[in-house]
Amino acid sequence: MPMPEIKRVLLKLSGEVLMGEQEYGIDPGYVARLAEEVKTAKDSGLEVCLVIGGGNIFRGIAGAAKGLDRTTGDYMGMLATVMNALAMQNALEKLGVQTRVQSAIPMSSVCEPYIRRRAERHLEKGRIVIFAAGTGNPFFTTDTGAALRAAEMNCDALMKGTSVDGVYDSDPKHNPDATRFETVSYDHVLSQNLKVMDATAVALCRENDIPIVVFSIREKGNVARVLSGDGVQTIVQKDS
Ligand SMILES: Nc1ncnc2c1ncn2[C@@H]1O[C@H](COP(=O)(O)OP(=O)(O)OP(=O)(O)O)[C@@H](O)[C@H]1O
Ligand SMILES: O=c1ccn([C@@H]2O[C@H](COP(=O)(O)O)[C@@H](O)[C@H]2O)c(=O)[nH]1
Repeated sequence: MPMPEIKRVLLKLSGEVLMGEQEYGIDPGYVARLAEEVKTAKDSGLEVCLVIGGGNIFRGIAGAAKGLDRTTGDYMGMLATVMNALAMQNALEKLGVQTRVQSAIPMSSVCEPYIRRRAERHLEKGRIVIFAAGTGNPFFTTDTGAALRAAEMNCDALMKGTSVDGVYDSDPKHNPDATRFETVSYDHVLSQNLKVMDATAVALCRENDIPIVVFSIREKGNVARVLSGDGVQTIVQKDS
């Protein structure tokens, strides 16, 4: 299946992969490796928007399961994504890539607030814009934040780099016989409750006709392979 034509991409990286082989937090060596992947997308001529999850540090729902107020936990999760964004900014700038971090929760001593037109200007100047703090609202995820920013920034695709190499008919981490889709419709993902991405994010992409490309970010060189059409991935799109 050919990749959609992409000029501007929203790349969403799982927070969990920033742990590398650790069980928690940020492995700077691994972040440096991921930064090279992100640079590949930029070097291929794309305008790149970046969103990083927070699952390597904190998820509100996990805090709630242990008695923490859900909204407090969600704000903590959003703050975790800002830490990840700063780590990635640092790694990208070490590679000579110009970046700006924009946070949905204003914190002016740390990074810019999210301002769409300003983000546009950064992209025009060839900078990568890292959107942090998700949507800025509790009860959402960074997948939904990524879908929202992809729609606002008129991205041609949302590429989700995660720990699995696509969308399967059931969770491949629990079912070794699960089968991967080459392409699958938004409607199928939603009706079958396939959990590789949250339903709000998928619905937002469906409404705005933004293809979602799910691929593994764990293998080195995968961003380039996926972009050139030689990769392993699933494309979620409308029924063809
Ligand atoms: N049908 C499915 N196909 C593929 N993966 C699935 C499916 N159902 C559940 N998953 C799980 O979805 C997970 C990927 O989504 P998840 O939202 O957990 O990660 P992420 O968004 O990449 O991480 P983070 O929250 O750290 O940013 C994988 O761990 C995979 O096991
Ligand atoms: O818009 C958002 C985005 C995120 N959160 C909270 O942050 C964590 C980490 O994000 P992941 O997408 O799970 O990596 C998430 O679990 C939420 O607790 C949020 O509240 N709103």
